[in-house]
Amino acid sequence: MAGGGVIAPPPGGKGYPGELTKKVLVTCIVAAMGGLIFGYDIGISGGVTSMSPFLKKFFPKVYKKQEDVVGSSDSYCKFNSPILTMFTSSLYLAALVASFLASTVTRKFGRRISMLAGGLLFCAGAIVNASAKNVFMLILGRIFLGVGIGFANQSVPLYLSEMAPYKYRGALNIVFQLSITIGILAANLLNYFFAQIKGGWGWRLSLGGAVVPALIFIIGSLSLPDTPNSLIERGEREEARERLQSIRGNVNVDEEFNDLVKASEQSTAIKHPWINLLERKHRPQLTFAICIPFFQQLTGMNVIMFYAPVLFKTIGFGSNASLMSAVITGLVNCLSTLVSIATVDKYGRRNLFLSGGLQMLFCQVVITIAVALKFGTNGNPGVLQLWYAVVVVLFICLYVAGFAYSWGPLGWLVPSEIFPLEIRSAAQSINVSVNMIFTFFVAEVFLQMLCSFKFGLFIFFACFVLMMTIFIHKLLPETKGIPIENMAEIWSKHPFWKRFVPAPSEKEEGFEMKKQNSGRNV
Ligand SMILES: OC[C@H]1O[C@](O)(CO)[C@@H](O)[C@@H]1O
Repeated sequence: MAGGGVIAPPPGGKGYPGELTKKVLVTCIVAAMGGLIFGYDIGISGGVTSMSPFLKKFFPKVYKKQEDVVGSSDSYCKFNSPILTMFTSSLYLAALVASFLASTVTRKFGRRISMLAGGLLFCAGAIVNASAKNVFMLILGRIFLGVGIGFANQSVPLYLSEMAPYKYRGALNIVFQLSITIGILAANLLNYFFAQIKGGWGWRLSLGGAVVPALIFIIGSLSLPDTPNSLIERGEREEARERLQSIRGNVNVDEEFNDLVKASEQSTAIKHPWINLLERKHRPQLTFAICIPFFQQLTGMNVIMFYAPVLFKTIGFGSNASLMSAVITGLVNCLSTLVSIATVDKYGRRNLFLSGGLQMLFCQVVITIAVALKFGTNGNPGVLQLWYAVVVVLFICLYVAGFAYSWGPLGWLVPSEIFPLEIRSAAQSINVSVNMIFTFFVAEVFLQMLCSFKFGLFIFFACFVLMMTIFIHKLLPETKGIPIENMAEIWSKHPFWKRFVPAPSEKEEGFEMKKQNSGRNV
């Protein structure tokens, strides 16, 4: 088998206690609430920018332009407004910059402080936005929200992967993506109700509602302990040992603790993690820190998340029906993330990536054909039959499900578990910022692309889905069941990456593990 299939994780790993204690479960669920703020914003911004009172107040020209094109018969080119997309996506630029700052805070002061900062900044943004009197306040609010998201997305996935016992790392980390999807769904539902409030101020509730997930996250972060890895990294060894014993529910944590100390010693020797990240031996990690978020966004998933109401309107649903369809995709997104939680530590990351990729590819091809047959190139569908609309929604849901059990959650899980401690925080910032750049890109160019590519838009994303599936098949080793501080060895055993990463010498402790596992390779 090509690529990553050659690596088998060490069943049982080292002698680490790997049980799921109540303490670790609660801690991880609380920390994962950080995803709510990101999800809430994703879900709320598209809805708010289609509320007429909001547009009339802040973007009157856009409002007028939209009114003018309502009668147009070209469905592909209806809703194009660069200023409005700029407003939505400005947040992603702020998050991108903030994730670099967060890298230093997370490394020097701990994961928890970054999480708390994320919650506070997001809360400030929500208050500024809800009370906005002019466009300046709106943009300022979005910058605060973005910085908050940058901090949260940089620190929460690392926190989860470090806290979790290695056997359950996948499932616990994915609770972060689950809360992103819950945030999206809640925001979609709230938008629906707030849009109907008389007097046209419902948008203030939608934007101000972001305070709720922010407070949940702030209170959560205040009550959480920091990870043993981070405590050791900051010289608090005794506290780290006690913390490890407490979260593992076992006093016998020596082996895991010693590995953490070893990783920390290597880490403190590194004064410039950014330069270190560029070293040849970190080529695999750097590749995945860039390619995984890039591909995650180039699946085209956010076209559905940001523009579901527009998209469903385009293919012939009425305004209310299109909002309901958006709620349906939101539900599918949530439920399918649960599938990922249940299976990721059993079937592994590669299997989920590959099957999710193939499922999305198939659906994109079907959707392209369906839209092409009905809309052709002039975007005028004539009369749409119910069965046609149902088939399209069904395949969009299947596509969302494919994303939600694969690239959605694994886009956070895999990067957070493959970086060695010395570059973990820096590399995670790369992961977040690439994710933000391409979320921004998709948000910015989608409406233009729909107008010029027409039904070919789905094929554009399908080409990337094909590429990313081959990429994973060839290059990603399986990381399931491998303790996080022992991850280094997967690269030196991989047929492609071994040319960059030398095998650990026989003198090193890691050799012990390598010997135990030889012969178990698939
Ligand atoms: O659930 C869908 C959401 O998940 C993300 O990919 C983050 O992991 C977002 O960019 C997207 O809106």
